[in-house]
Amino acid sequence: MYTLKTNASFDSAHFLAGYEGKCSNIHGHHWTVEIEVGSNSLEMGGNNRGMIVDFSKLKTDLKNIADALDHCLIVEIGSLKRRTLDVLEEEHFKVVEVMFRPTAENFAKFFYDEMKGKGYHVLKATVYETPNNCAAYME
Ligand SMILES: Nc1nc2c(c(=O)[nH]1)N=C([C@H](O)[C@H](O)COP(=O)(O)OP(=O)(O)OP(=O)(O)O)CN2
Ligand SMILES: [Zn+2]
Repeated sequence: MYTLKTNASFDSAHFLAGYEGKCSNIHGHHWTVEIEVGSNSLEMGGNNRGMIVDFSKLKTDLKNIADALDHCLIVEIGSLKRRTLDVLEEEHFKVVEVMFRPTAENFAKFFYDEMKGKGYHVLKATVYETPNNCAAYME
């Protein structure tokens, strides 16, 4: 099998609801997402001959997903009062609500699923919260 790997980054704040410790408070990360896709065959002709997919397309598709999470406060749905969300929105802060606890593990599955939804045969999605700490999802 041939594989391709690329990455994208986003800078955001989050907190872990129900967490005992400092991560229950709002704090930020420079998140890095690494995605690996695979294929048993390569394009036979045209611009992409000899490629699984053009790196630039793979990178752009991943970047578009990451950009939606960039420079915002990521909030697990139900973990903040409606009143708090309304006030943040009144102040024009970008808040992105997600259906999951915003851990590196859950983000790894999120990126895996999003890229799969774009038609990629995703082998592995890895999300780094710090250069030393990462979580991965694969099937
Ligand atoms: N398995 C996981 N554990 C933790 C996650 C996670 O996503 N998956 N996330 C957190 C917090 O988001 C936290 O920001 C991580 O903090 P920490 O491990 O303390 O890392 P730091 O580099 O910020 O702290 P140092 O004090 O510099 O080590 C917690 N756990
Ligand atoms: Zn964190």
